[in-house]
This record gives sequence, structure tokens and C-alpha cells, in this order.
Amino acid sequence: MTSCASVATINLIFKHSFSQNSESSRFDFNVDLELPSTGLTAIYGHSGCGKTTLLRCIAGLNTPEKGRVRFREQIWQSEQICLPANKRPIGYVFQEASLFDFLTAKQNLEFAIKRADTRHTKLDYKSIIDVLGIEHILCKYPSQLSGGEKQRVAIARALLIQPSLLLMDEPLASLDPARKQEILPYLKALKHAFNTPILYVTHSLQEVAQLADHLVIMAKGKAVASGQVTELFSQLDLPLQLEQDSSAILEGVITEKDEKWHLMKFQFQGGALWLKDCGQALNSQVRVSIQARDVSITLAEHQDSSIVNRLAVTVVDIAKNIDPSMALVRLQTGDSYLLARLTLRSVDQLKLQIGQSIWAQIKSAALLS
Ligand SMILES: Nc1ncnc2c1ncn2[C@@H]1O[C@H](COP(=O)(O)OP(=O)(O)OP(=O)(O)O)[C@@H](O)[C@H]1O
Repeated sequence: MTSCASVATINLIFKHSFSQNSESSRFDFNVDLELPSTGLTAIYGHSGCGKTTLLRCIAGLNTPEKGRVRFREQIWQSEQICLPANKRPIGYVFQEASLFDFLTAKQNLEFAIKRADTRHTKLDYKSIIDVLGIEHILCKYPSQLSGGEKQRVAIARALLIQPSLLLMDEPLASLDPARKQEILPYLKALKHAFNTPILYVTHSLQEVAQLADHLVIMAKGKAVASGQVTELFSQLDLPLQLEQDSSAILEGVITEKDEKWHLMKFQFQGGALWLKDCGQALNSQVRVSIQARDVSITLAEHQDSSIVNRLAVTVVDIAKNIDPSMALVRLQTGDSYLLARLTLRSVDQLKLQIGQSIWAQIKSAALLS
């Protein structure tokens, strides 16, 4: 499993066999992970692959046959000790907000404050309320709130416990697409406003692309990949390429504006792109998604093209088995990666090879955040 450079990590080892009705339907859960203890780590995988089991083991709600949990320098579980769930400094957000119906939003929050670990007050009430935008609904009862509002109160409640680690199990799963879009900006704001690391379970690659710094891909009870989201999104040997309209993610900063043409310059590690100016402030950090089908290849730089965004890149991988007529090509520029979807005929005619220096033309890029 990929190892993180920082010593500030979360180390997890779990082994458990769930016996179901028959031996053939036994579920083996076997995870060995080292995760960063900063930012948002998405745990992604299909239904039944063990994502919730992973969170429950970390929280101490499941007791696996073998378990080890180290959060930074604290051991929560080992062969010798096993902190009970109520002694682990975690906040847990579930799919359903599960607020007390007979209490207002504010009273639900006060209930959490009473349970808070006051020795380590890191997050203050007002900032949590502000970041989640719930001041105006505090006097309402859960039955008077939308699904998204209830979930924002539930997230505030989890943060008011003053957790060292926030576990979120598909917090948007019960919301319709419009409510999901409404709550995503609050999740992004939360990630940037507080230093609390988040482990975020999801089925949605869109949520991964918008929110995650680090990604764990799970399949059949195992973590099959773990790494930076920008790195894993562009890897050709992972199931992600089969599950989405392949795209790469770039992270960078807005460094310049061209007001005459309504464009802004997005500078990233490895180059710069001109994007439609969507109003982001200069120096703001943004994330951009580039679909593989929007990237074409030329062997030399074409100054006479209508495509303004051209990058000098190196071919690092070619996958030919995705579709009988198509290839997916992984390209590197600096420390960043792009994907290009080309016909196999083009790959053959251009004689593309790993290590070759070529030019990528980017027809369009979408701002993710
Ligand atoms: N207490 C249990 N007893 C028996 N089997 C269990 C138990 N808990 C989990 N499992 C099994 O472990 C597997 C993984 O379940 P888990 O809920 O962790 O998956 P998941 O990836 O979170 O799924 P989903 O995305 O649908 O929520 C499933 O096959 C489930 O039936």
C-alpha cells in the first residue's frame, strides 16, 4: 500500500471474517492502510465492499478479529488495548441526519456540546455555525428542515464534540441531486476552515473529484489503491477509468485575469491554462477537471490552432483495452497528469510511445471548486 511521506498519519490494520449464511458468501475484510491525518480522504467503492465496516472499525463500533488503529501518536487499538467507542475522539456523520425530533436544531447542538471533550476545544461554536450557514434555522425543529439543512446541523453536531477525526458515511446519499449540489459548497468550506481530518465514504466520483485530497479505492473488503486523488484519477490500471467519463484533476492557483476576453489564467504544477473567468479572485486555489475526450495530441506545437491551451507533455502510459477502437493515454507535465482519449488508429499513425515528448491540446476544462 502507498505510504505517506508525513509522519502525521493514521495507521489502520483490520482483519475480520463475517460468516454469512454459507461458506461461499463469507465476507473477508482485510485492510492495511496508512493515511494522511490532514485534509479529506475519500473511501470509494461499490456497495458491499466494506466502506462502512472500515469506518465502524475505526470508531470502535465493530471489534474485528485483528485490529490496530494509530491516530498520529495515539494508539486507539492494538493487541494490548482497545479504546471503547465513547473514548475515541471522533465525530460521526451518518447517511441520515438522525437528529432528535423533539429538540430544535439549537437544542440538538447543545446536546452535543454537553458531550464535548472540553480538554481539547479546537473549534468554536460561532465558526461552526457560520461555516455551515445554519444560524437562521437554529430555532426550527428537524421536521421543519430540508434534508440538506438537517445534514448541515448533523455535521455541526459532530464537530461540536471537538473530534480529532471526523468520519462521514455517505452524508449526501439520502439527498436528491439539487440538495447534494446545495450542500457541497458547505463541505468544501468546512474542509478549508477547520484542520480536522475527514474520512469520507462515498459512491460518487463527482464528490471525490470535488472534495478529496487523498483517495482510497476499496473492492471486496480490501483497499486496492491509496494515494493522492490527482494521481489516482489519471492512473490507467484502476477501475476508475471504467466507471467514469475518464478525466484528470489539476490543482492550482488563479494568477492572472484577461478582462478584455473574460479569461483567467490557471497556473498549476506543470503549466498554465486559460479558462473562462468564473469570478474567482486572483490567488484563489482552484481545482479543474479535464475530460480525456477533450484532449487531443499533436507531435509538434501548432501555433495556428484555434485551441489556446497547449502543453508540452510526455507519454507515460497507454491503455488499449478499454474499447476495441479507442485508447486512453496518460500524459505528464511537471508533477501533473492529463488523460487523452484517442482512436487506436491515431495512436498507430502518430506512432505514440511511452517516453515520447508531444503536445496536448486542451479543448475545454471545467472548474470544480
Ligand atoms: N455484522 C455483520 N454481520 C455479517 N456481515 C456483515 C456485518 N457487517 C457487514 N457485513 C458484511 O460486510 C460486507 C461489507 O459491508 P459494508 O456495509 O461495510 O459495505 P459498504 O461498502 O459500506 O456498502 P454500502 O455502500 O452499500 O453501504 C457486506 O457483505 C455485509 O453484508
